[in-house]
Amino acid sequence: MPDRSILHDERGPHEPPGPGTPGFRAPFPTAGLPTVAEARQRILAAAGRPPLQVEELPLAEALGRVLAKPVYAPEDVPGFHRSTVDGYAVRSQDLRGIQPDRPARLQVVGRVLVGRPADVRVEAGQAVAVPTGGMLPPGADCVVMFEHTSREGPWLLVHRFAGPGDNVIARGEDAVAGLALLAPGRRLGPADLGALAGAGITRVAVAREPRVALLLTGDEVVPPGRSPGPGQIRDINGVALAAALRQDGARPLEPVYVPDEPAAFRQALRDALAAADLVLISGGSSVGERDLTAELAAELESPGVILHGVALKPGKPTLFAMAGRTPVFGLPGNPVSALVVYRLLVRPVIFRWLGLEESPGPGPRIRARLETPLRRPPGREEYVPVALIWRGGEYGARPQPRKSGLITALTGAQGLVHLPLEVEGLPAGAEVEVIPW
Ligand SMILES: Nc1nc2c(c(=O)[nH]1)N[C@H]1C(S)=C(S)[C@@H](COP(=O)(O)OP(=O)(O)OC[C@H]3O[C@@H](n4cnc5c(N)ncnc54)[C@H](O)[C@@H]3O)O[C@H]1N2
Ligand code: MOO
Repeated sequence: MPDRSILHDERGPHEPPGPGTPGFRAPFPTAGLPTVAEARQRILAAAGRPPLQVEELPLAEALGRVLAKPVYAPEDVPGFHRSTVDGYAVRSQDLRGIQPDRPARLQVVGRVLVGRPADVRVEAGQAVAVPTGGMLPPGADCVVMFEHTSREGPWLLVHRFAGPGDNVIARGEDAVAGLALLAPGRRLGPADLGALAGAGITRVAVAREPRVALLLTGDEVVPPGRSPGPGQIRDINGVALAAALRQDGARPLEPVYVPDEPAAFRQALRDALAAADLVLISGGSSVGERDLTAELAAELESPGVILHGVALKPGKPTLFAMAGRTPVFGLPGNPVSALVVYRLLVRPVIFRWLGLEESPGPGPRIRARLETPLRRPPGREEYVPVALIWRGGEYGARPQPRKSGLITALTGAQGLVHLPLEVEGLPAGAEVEVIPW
């Protein structure tokens, strides 16, 4: 068991030196920091909505991309009335009055082959055999399933009524020529791509992916493939943030490792601003002596730093600046903080830029019952990673370790429980809404 006396999160029993004493650095204040909602509003207002740049892609490359323009169907889909069952195409008025003991009696006058035109007409009292997907022959207005028919000598007996349109997909039922098939602002999923293909559309206009530079700061951080020396750690954030960006439709650039040295940091930042639409800096945003992010952000082109600090756990030392028109985020180095802040504050910018239409409401939530009590830290709202455990009828939400340096707090979590400022804590057994992670 580790000695917990040294593990205090907030100011613990060992008080730091006070103002005026050597080595004093102003502590990071909690009072007066914006809430997450305020921070998001300020960030979105500053980042704006750049003119949407569009590129055209073949369908095979468009999965997950955001549709930039409305798509109109160039033709009716399907282009003809099709049967949805194996059976007989008939005229529904011929089936009127069917009783269990009084089937309709029809004459079979031909058959339709799938993939071929229907070259036989259905007249009153007639039926034409038709396969699933086959063209509805002219004159027929519905199809009866084989299972609801029998043969009696030359006659086809139909035992169950079918009304007009039954067992048929009408011409243009999936898409009507000239009408909208898909609206812009949606991420293209498998069904969307299928619908486009079905309408004969093979290329599609999508929003260009925002290019995002990743600067990993900290003398202690080495690329994951390198062996860390004493006191060093392997980079987690470069890989995790790049994956989050890709998942959200942005394009991460090759991560750049930046030493805690102003000249190198300045140069890396300059290069990142030249190459990217948005810059993410991991680490160095707090008040440590080697935390250079704020110092260098202060040198950025106007309007510069928009906010430094959010009343949030994890993620208090978050920084946001605009270098001209390029947003720059200083994300806390702790991996859980970096990913939670990415989710709460960076993702909205990416989505806004991509032109993704936000669905109204808070988004999907999972109802669960808290397994252990939670207390919110003073002055900050908190997002607590929780594992969801199915308890037959409801989920239990089990809080994960609240140490933002432990990435496994998130690998073990399926969602986050939000403790807003209005809530001091929640007892065990409280019903909570879990934000899926
Ligand atoms: N005196 C104070 N100290 C700290 C405060 C505070 O308010 N006053 N806040 C703490 C909180 S909360 C956080 S979060 C961190 C944020 O610090 P920085 O953003 O300056 O980040 P670093 O100090 O560079 O790193 C923090 C932590 O994360 C590790 N790290 C950094 N980069 C990576 C990476 N790419 N992959 C994995 N882990 C990384 C780093 O080694 C540190 O352990 O500040 C607290 N301190
Ligand atoms: O704010 Mo820190 O991000 O709690 O770990």
